[in-house]
Amino acid sequence: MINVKIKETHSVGRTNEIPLRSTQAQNAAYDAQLAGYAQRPLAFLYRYIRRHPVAHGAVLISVFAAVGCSLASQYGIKHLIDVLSQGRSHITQLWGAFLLLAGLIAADNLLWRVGGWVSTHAFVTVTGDLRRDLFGYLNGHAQAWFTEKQPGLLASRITATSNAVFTAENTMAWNALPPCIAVGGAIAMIAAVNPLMAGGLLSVSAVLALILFKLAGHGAKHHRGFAKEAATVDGELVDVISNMGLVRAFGAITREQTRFGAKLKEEMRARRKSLLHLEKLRLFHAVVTAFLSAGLLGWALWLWTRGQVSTGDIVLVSSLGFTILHGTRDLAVALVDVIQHIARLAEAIETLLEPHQLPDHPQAKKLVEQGGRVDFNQVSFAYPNRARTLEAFDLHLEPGQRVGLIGSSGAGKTTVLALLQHFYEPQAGRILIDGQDLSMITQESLRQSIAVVPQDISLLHRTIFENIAYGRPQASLEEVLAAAHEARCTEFIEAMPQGLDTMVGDRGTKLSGGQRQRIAIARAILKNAPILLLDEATSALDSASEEAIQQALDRLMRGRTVIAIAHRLSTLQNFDRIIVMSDGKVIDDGAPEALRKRTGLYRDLLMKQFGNGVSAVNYYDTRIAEHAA
Ligand SMILES: Nc1ncnc2c1ncn2[C@@H]1O[C@H](COP(=O)(O)OP(=O)(O)OP(=O)(O)O)[C@@H](O)[C@H]1O
Repeated sequence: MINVKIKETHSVGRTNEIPLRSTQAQNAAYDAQLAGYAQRPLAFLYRYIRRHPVAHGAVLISVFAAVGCSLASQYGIKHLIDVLSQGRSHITQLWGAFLLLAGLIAADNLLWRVGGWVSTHAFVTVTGDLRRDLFGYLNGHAQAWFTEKQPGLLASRITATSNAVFTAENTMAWNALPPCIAVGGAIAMIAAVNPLMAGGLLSVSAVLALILFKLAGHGAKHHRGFAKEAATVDGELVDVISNMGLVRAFGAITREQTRFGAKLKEEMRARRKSLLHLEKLRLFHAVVTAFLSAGLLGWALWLWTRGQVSTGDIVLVSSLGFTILHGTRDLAVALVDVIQHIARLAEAIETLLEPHQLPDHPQAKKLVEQGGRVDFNQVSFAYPNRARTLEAFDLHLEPGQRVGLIGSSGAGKTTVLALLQHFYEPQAGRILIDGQDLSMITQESLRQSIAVVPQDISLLHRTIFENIAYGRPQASLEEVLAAAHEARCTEFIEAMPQGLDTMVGDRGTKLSGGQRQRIAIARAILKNAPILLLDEATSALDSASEEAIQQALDRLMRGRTVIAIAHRLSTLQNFDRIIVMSDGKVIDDGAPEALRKRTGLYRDLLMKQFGNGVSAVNYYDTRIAEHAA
């Protein structure tokens, strides 16, 4: 076994990728369902609440019961006072009243805790379910969609939805529901003492709640505005932090601080607007409550002077009256808070649940691999709002053929690879793999049949082991090590402090460009797909490693259909064909030996790279002879 430092516990299959949903068709249906919620935040929230009816029901019941006990304990106080005012001869009734009151207070406190305890399960589960779904949906967006969005902004929105839903659920359960029940119960109890007073209070509370709710609705635009600005700030932060090297290289720290300061200012302004709106509502309610409380107490006292109510009734009415008035305030404030959080949820899901731009065709089938034949038939393609990149592009590759793509910068080489991976849909023409139209095969099966070694190597912020095993999560440890060995990774992995368990840093920044490239090659080796796309796969290697990697790539390419973009022509020496592209068209096509013998871009490039045509030709003859040997 290769001598690399590695934890005994490595098991690729267990560490990665538990499929979130089972089949492609189910995925599509599920995603379509989710997309339907983009404009319906309340329905979206309810979708997750109803998945846990027992837990949510238990929270609801405990809140109802707790508020009921709390209201009843106010009646218990009145009862105690009335018994007390009957004198010392009613000792048994006195202790009975005491026990009733003590029992109600105990039940009140206990029931809140029961609700709180169940909610830690129910509410947290909802935030998990929701983020899992949003992440799953996000994965279905076309590659082009991601190029238009800042990663930080998307991450922030997913977090925002979870925070908003968690806070909204908590506010509903602990701040909106209790005053709602309390107000209803208190009015019913006052009705027992004085129906007229209860009627008056009911009307005043209803009008007050309605006014507050209406006013709160006007604040939604401020809350949404704040949510948008907050997401923008997060996006900026992630963008700058992930490009910190660039910022420093250009001495732009002060510039970035100023820019960030300006964004923060916008966000703070939006936040203040949102909060000020809430404060105005609270002020309005406070003034109204003060007048109403005084009025209610005065009315009760007036009734007492006329002998129409008892002392206990005065206590009951005033305490219930305050419950009602404060209840309407709490209810209104809580509802305003909920509205604010729902506005954040609405803003986030509107972006995240945008319709998928490139969903699989409903009748899409899995790709049936038959060797890896590739056909571009008269393909025309333009990026959104751009001029044509490919124009009636034709390319036909036999299974197992190796083709090098060359051409000036911007000729469309990378676009060809992107189209073959179905990152975009061509405007005209067809692309086929083994005779199957790309638009009719599932994107997941397509990508399983293609291995890519890109120019801009993406590594996840995980260990070297996990990054290599990404090519095939179910591979055994030996297979991972063999791939690492073939891609000439062993030497540098051995030199790492934790061997295969070394973290590669954000996007692989703790590794050199060449090391990153070799890991990407190992990953592709492990994937063992019939079609291989190489985009400048050896660009970051020194000539010693290039030689070694070239051999590894040669082995990797054997028996596969290969399309390689290479600016260094030496890497294409053993290829079957070279395609020369210019302005989105094929302008020359032939074996390397044939192309170097005729005038054209390939020969020009050879001359540029090797000083003159003769030395280039000699170089190639030597290399071909070496290879044959
Ligand atoms: N995501 C994109 N959105 C819009 N335009 C794009 C996008 N990617 C590439 N282009 C444009 O398409 C054209 C072809 O780009 P492409 O990357 O395919 O060229 P290339 O031949 O691979 O170039 P290079 O050798 O410099 O990598 C260029 O004009 C480029 O600006």
